[in-house]
This record gives sequence, C-alpha cells and structure tokens, in this order.
Amino acid sequence: MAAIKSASAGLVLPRPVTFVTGNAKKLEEVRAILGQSIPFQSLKLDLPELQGEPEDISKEKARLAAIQVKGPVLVEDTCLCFNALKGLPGPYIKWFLQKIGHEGLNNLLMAYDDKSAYALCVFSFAVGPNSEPITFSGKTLGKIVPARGPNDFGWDPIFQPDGYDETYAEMSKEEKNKISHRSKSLTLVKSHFAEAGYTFQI
Ligand SMILES: O=P(O)(O)OP(=O)(O)OP(=O)(O)OC[C@H]1O[C@@H](n2cnc3c(O)ncnc32)[C@H](O)[C@@H]1O
Ligand SMILES: [Mg+2]
Repeated sequence: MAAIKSASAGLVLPRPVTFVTGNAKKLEEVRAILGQSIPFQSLKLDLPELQGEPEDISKEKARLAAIQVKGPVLVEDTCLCFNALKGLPGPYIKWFLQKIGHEGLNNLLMAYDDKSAYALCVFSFAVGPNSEPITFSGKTLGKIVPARGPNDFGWDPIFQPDGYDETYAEMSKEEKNKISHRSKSLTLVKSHFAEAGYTFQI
C-alpha cells in the first residue's frame, strides 16, 4: 500500500497509525501523552529485536512491524544507560532487569562513584513496509538509586531524574509524563506529524 501526496494537505496515509508494542505500561503512557493529538490504534506484538545501537534497533522494529501491519506504524525502543558503564545496559536493560532485578542493577555500579544514568526512548515511524523509518529520540538524565516507590513499571523505582527528589516510580504518572524520555521523544513525533500534515484514508 503506497502513501500518496494530496494536492492540498500533506501525505495521505492508507490507514490509521498502529502503535506496536508488547508492553501494556508503555501503551498506557503513550495514550496519556498523545491524547487526541495523533489518532492511533495499538497492536500487542513482541517484535524480535536486533543487537546494536538504539536507533538501529528501533528502526528495525518499525520495519518488522510495518510488514505485519501492512500500513503506517509507530514503535519505540527504550534504553537505560549507565555512564560508568559507557552506556550499558542500554538496549539490553530488559534482560538485565529480568535476570538481576533492581538490586542487581544497583550492584553493577557498586565499584563506581558515578551513579549517573540516562533514560533514552527512540520512537520510529514507518509509513509502510517499503519505506525507510524515521527516528525520534528523547533523553532524560538522572541517577541510579536503591529502589523506592511502587514496582509498577520496569526500572522506574531505581531511576531518579536530575532536579527531583523522587524516583520515576514515586512521581505521579502526570509528573513523570511531563519530563520523561518517552514524552520528549513523543514531542518530536507530534511535531513531525504536524509538519507533514498527514491525513488518513479510513
Ligand atoms: O514490545 P516492546 O515495545 O519492545 O516492549 P518491551 O517491554 O520489550 O520494551 P523494550 O524492548 O523497549 O525494553 C525496555 C525495558 O525497559 C522497561 N521500560 C521501558 N520504558 C520504561 C519506563 O518508562 N520506565 C521503566 N521501565 C521502562 C521495559 O519494561 C523493558 O523491560
Ligand atoms: Mg522489546
């Protein structure tokens, strides 16, 4: 399915955008942050992930998602990067978290004074299976601390953003969504959609 350029507006997409993720908490945040700004539907799929740089991983997820959906897709890949470890665990945070938990992640930094870290969210948008995905990166700086707050979402209890006394987990959802890596990345996605003036054939 090809996207066509309309004479009056921007690109006309053959279908509404599908946000593809296997993570219900991500979807909740994306819904809250986007509101009505970009109409989208969601599809729960755990896409295979490449190893490599965050942008490449995210782009490849978008390519695979667009093949499955056969239309416009949004995906994202989230990294938690420790500066003392030159950016690791980075895109591998999911597996580190699963295997060693919050305490193990803190222990990784035991030998270092530098506990600084950043949360990175890379959204990718692909118009369809044959188009090159575009990426949008949002970063929030902070530090790794012993877990505090509800254990609802991933590594939220051990990430304390710079300038705040609370971890992501201790903040209200609204507060997190104002400053998070995900909202910064989505701000760029929204600008792109506004500039491109996409409309959708329903
Ligand atoms: O299907 P996808 O979208 O890939 O969902 P996922 O859960 O596999 O997510 P990632 O591959 O991006 O891996 C990121 C890991 O970080 C966690 N995570 C993502 N965003 C987070 C956030 O804002 N706060 C805390 N943990 C987060 C998430 O639960 C994963 O364990
Ligand atoms: Mg994943």
